[in-house]
Amino acid sequence: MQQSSPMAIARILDANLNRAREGLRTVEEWCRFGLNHQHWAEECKQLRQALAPWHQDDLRAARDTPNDVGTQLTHPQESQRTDVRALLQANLCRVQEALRVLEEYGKLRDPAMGACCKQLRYRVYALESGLLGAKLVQKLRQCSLYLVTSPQENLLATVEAALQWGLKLVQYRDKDTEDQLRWQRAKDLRQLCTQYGALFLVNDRVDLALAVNADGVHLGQQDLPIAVARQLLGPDKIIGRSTTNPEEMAKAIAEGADYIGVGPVYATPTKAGKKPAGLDYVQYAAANSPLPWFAIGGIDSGNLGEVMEAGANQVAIVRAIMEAPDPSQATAQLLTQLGRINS
Ligand SMILES: Cc1ncc(COP(=O)(O)OP(=O)(O)O)c(N)n1
Ligand SMILES: Cc1ncsc1CCOP(=O)(O)O
Ligand SMILES: [Mg+2]
Repeated sequence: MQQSSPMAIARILDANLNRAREGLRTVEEWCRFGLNHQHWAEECKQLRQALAPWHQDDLRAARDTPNDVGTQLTHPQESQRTDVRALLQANLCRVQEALRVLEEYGKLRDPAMGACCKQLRYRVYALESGLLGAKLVQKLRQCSLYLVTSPQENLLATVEAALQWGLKLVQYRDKDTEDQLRWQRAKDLRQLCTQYGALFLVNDRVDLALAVNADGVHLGQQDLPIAVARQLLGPDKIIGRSTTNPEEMAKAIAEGADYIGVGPVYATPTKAGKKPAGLDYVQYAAANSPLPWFAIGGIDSGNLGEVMEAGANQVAIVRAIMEAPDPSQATAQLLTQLGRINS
């Protein structure tokens, strides 16, 4: 094996600094002009700036493009980008690879360079999750009606009736059934929701959500901390949190919830004994929540109008569908009143 050549290492560092900075710039342009997303655009810029001091003159001077045997090597996939998502994916991957190379060879030049590039690579993973992992949450934003189930004999048929009318968001809520059966029901509902292109979340139980590959969980104030659920579920799954007042809303936002429940709006036997938060809190959510939020508690087609007037355009419902004499008709009516923001 040849001795390590400082010139070869300088060329490797120069090429990968270019690769990482160009890839970041490509992603940054989409964050800025495609998404108008200040935070992610700023993060790309900061990552580029963090690399700049390592790109010193001697590295640039080592560049020898005419004798670079790699300039003619291309992969067929490089000329095929089916959409912006694929483009972002490819560029983020390129940045991660370049940072890994910089971490390894950078250590030979300066251990601090290796350590810095390692940290930057982790930040790029977070950027990737933020940019590409938000797909489920984006879908949730489009759902005006959220069906929260109650245990009953005709569970699957009732949920399917609602799905047939275009419902796109279902939560499996079941407090008393033994786990074996609960798991079976969750699996069945998961499958049904997949069939209808609907999101499927599990109430309270992160383990069950994982076991059936649900799209996320809904956690109450007494359930697992969001950070713990996030660690178990990963960055892409949806985590919802119940809130009853502005303090709980602020905490849910700070802890990283993807959406919040806002209620109970009215007293409800489904959550007996829980003091209603009222329409005032719905108005507060309308004015202050940066997250998607669902008004919940005692809502039916009779009072939906005033809940919407208070500012809600997404609502979660148990009895008004699960206990309706005709769940199909009930779903259709609610969706019509909500103006069918997609579902
Ligand atoms: C959408 C939505 N909002 C609120 C709740 C209530 O959750 P929690 O406070 O944990 O109460 P239980 O549902 O577990 O009794 C919810 N499930 N969904
Ligand atoms: C689970 C939950 N959390 C707050 S209110 C509520 C129950 C809503 O049920 P319903 O729609 O039957 O009033
Ligand atoms: Mg709960």
